[in-house]
Amino acid sequence: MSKQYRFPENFLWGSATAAYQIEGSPLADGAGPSIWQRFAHTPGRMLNDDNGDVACDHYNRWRDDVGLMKQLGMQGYRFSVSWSRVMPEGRGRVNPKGLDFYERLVDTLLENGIQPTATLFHWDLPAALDDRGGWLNPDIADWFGEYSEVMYKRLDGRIKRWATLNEPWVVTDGGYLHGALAPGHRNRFEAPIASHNLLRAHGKSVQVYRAVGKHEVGLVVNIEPKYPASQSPEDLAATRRAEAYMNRQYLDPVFFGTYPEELREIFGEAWPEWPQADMDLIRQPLDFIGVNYYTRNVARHDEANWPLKVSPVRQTQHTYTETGWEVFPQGLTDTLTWVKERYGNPKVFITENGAAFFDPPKAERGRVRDPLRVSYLRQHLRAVHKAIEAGCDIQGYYVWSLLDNLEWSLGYSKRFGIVHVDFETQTRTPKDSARYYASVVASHGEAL
Ligand SMILES: OC[C@@H]1[C@@H](O)[C@H](O)[C@@H](O)c2[nH]c(CCc3ccccc3)c[n+]21
Repeated sequence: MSKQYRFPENFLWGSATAAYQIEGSPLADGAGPSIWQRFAHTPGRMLNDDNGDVACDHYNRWRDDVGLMKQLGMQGYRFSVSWSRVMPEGRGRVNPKGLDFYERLVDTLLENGIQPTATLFHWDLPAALDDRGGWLNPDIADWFGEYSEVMYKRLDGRIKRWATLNEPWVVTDGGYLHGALAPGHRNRFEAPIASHNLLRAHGKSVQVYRAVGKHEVGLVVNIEPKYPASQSPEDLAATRRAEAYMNRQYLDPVFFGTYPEELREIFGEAWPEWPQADMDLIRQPLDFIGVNYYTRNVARHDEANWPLKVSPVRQTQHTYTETGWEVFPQGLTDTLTWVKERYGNPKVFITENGAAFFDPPKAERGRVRDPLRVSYLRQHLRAVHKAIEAGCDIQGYYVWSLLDNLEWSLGYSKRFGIVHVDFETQTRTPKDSARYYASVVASHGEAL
């Protein structure tokens, strides 16, 4: 008899996507360009010169995609709003057709018994705001507050759970320190400023929500647990730096109103003194935390690896995904118990978890066999259950992703979907992992 994996009665099972990765039609019906529209059309930035002009054509196929979620028995759907579709210049003028798109999507989700969760910012900053300095301009907290108010006033009540930002760490590390993601800056002095303004904007949005909203608002962070490659003082210090830089840099200010002291050690003269008023703004009480988990990192000291002086150590005993991430489900349990112990057992949703494994560009006779993804999901859902048994307040799980989609600068080369997309025909085909996940949802976890 398999172990009974009982999940809390109200545990929410869903899937997640993001606007620029699935919608296509980035400039349709009055939408303004985002920095990802710009970045994807800048030669050399995107693998195979892929871009989001079409993606999964979700902007036109959204009704069928909701039908797909219904067919799979999804209870929740986490999507993101394209800021520049709703406010083409990022501030001031609202584009009614942009708002209408999200209103129709939300109403149709509700008609199909699917709870919508919206992320207001999933990396696609309006290009017009980037022209004004973007996340480097302190005024962006007010710009984001203005955009948040438009969305909260229009859709709060139908949307009962909002996330302000998706992964401020990735926006900062990818967009401002290493330059692999839009807006493609590589500047040790800019990164802390962008990161701090992201958190200020988050705080402002939460303040706005408390004034006009009646339900829940939270923050989505990526957490990657760090394990020392050895017990040497250098590797232990490197592990602590890596853990502070990725995992504590955002939740500590939100829960404690302070940054980890390792950040000054990492950035040195590039780490400013922050005004107390900013830390008070950031520290708005939240209704939940969204945790995105994919993998762990085994860390060693590496003097040459600027500016963290940490490098990962490949683990030969485990499988790796197509994105080079170790399959390590225990890391999810460790992450969830770490959040519980450090931040006082806040309400947590796993807002992303999934993997890219090789899938063929076309389905074969209506099937896509993805045993590695089935195994990945089974192991990680069991890891979630282990955390729940350890007393963690985990209230839902969103698989990344519903659809194969644009994996940012890696283009369409990495498939994370439980549903296969044939990008030549836009045909959707549920993979074996979709059937498996649907059976888990239908049995409320007992089929794990
Ligand atoms: O890479 C898969 C997904 C993206 O498609 C999502 O848009 C994004 O929210 C997301 N975050 C992570 C983990 C953090 C990370 C992102 C990019 C590169 C390395 C780590 C993985 N993913």
